[in-house]
Amino acid sequence: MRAAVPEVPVLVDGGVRSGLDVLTALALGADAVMLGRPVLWALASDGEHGVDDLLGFLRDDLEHAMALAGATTLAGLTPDLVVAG
Ligand SMILES: Cc1cc2nc3c(=O)[nH]c(=O)nc-3n(C[C@H](O)[C@H](O)[C@H](O)COP(=O)(O)O)c2cc1C
Repeated sequence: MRAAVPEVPVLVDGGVRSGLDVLTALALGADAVMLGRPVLWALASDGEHGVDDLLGFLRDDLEHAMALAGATTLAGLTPDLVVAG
């Protein structure tokens, strides 16, 4: 699918909750992920600061997941890192 339409951006939306979710989406070819409810929950709990925290935690979690996967760059996130459970 990704290879068939390389000029079309792929956005993964729905259920993204962790850095591992982001890693999985990017490794399988997404250009970006989107967040819905986590942002609303963070906003409700601590306003702008809560959203800032959320994005920081998610970024740290992604970096941690990348380190565990042996990937040092986003470009290094490739489909072979993902194994179907
Ligand atoms: C309160 C709320 C309202 C939403 N309204 C719309 C909408 O009007 N149109 C739409 O396409 N998606 C709507 N969505 C879906 C979000 O755009 C998004 O696809 C979804 O929340 C992403 O999944 P996530 O919440 O698991 O991160 C809504 C989601 C929430 C939580």
